[in-house]
Amino acid sequence: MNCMTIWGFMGAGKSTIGRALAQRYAWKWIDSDTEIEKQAKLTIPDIFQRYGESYFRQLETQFLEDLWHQVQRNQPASELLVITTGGGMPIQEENRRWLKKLGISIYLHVPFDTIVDRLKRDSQRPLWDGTQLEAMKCKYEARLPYYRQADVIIETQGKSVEEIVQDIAAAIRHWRSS
Ligand SMILES: Nc1ncnc2c1ncn2[C@@H]1O[C@H](COP(=O)(O)OP(=O)(O)O)[C@@H](O)[C@H]1O
Ligand SMILES: O=C(O)C1=C[C@@H](OP(=O)(O)O)[C@@H](O)[C@H](O)C1
Ligand SMILES: [Mg+2]
Repeated sequence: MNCMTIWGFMGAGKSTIGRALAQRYAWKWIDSDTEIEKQAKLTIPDIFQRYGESYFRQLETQFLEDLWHQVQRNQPASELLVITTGGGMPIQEENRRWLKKLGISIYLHVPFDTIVDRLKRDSQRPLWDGTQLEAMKCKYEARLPYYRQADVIIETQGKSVEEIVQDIAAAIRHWRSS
């Protein structure tokens, strides 16, 4: 099975794009946060509140390891699985290794100001605090070098979901034909 992993900061549109790719091309799609919530039977904010960030990071690594074994058992090479990550997943080196082993990685780049705008009314992201924009910008900038290690970088500013889906489909065509 071929896998594509989608990386990017909170609010970059990863989950939205994953859903749209799955609808448009009938590709399989899995969102790490949704899977972790299902397995833990808790929401992401509850996991953070009860057990803290480092426990959540362990769940992310476990998710990748389990997925890797699942993908190995599932052989149809023609099938494509889209994996949308949580924003912090590619920051840990071990996670990046799993992500790279799984397949092509795609980073959705969004300028910081757009993220601020998109997450204005968000209450589901425990690490986002719209009243602490300096600290948020530091986190964003600290993560950029890791995100830039993805195989493909898509500039998404000013693009609709459909346009980003088209850009990704073109990158995948290129990857499959090479
Ligand atoms: N291309 C886009 N243009 C405008 N808004 C978008 C776009 N992609 C996503 N959004 C919006 O941004 C917010 C965050 O999207 P989401 O998919 O949850 O991001 P992520 O999974 O990267 O955190 C949502 O409200 C979504 O509707
Ligand atoms: O950036 C992060 O560290 C996080 C991003 C979230 O996912 P989204 O990127 O989908 O918001 C979620 O995994 C968790 O709240 C932590
Ligand atoms: Mg998401």
